[in-house]
Amino acid sequence: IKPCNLTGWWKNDLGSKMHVFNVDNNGTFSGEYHTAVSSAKSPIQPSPLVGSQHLDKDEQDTFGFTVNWKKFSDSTAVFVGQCFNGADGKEVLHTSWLLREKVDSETDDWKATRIGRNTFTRMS
Ligand SMILES: O=C(CCCC[C@@H]1SC[C@@H]2NC(=O)N[C@@H]21)Nc1ccc([N+](=O)[O-])cc1
Repeated sequence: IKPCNLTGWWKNDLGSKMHVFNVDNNGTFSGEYHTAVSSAKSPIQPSPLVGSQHLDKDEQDTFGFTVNWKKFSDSTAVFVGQCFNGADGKEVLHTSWLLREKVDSETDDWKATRIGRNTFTRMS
């Protein structure tokens, strides 16, 4: 199966863009996340991401990464997913995410985590 390397630029169904810098030989990577959407008041600056992907036998690997949102929006998102070689030969990342926003009191903890899914394709 064609290996599926995460390095490069990706765009998801929300229009957010992700730039993955090089993946080292432990599968560790870092990068930057440019979200197209936010429920924070002001637009969010590109924020750092760190993650790791499996490198077994150069297969369609699973991965995970964490985004720490900078400025104004004290929150953290974690993504988990898998890279597939789509039928059209293009790579696609199917992910699920949890977004944890900071809440001011413990009594609000119940409403602090959102869940969702995103699909990413490589930006040509
Ligand atoms: O909005 C944010 C941070 C940006 C989250 C973007 C999410 S991550 C999962 C999904 N996939 C994407 O590509 N983009 C979305 N933080 C935030 C928002 C509101 C408040 N608030 O207090 O209202 C606090 C933090």
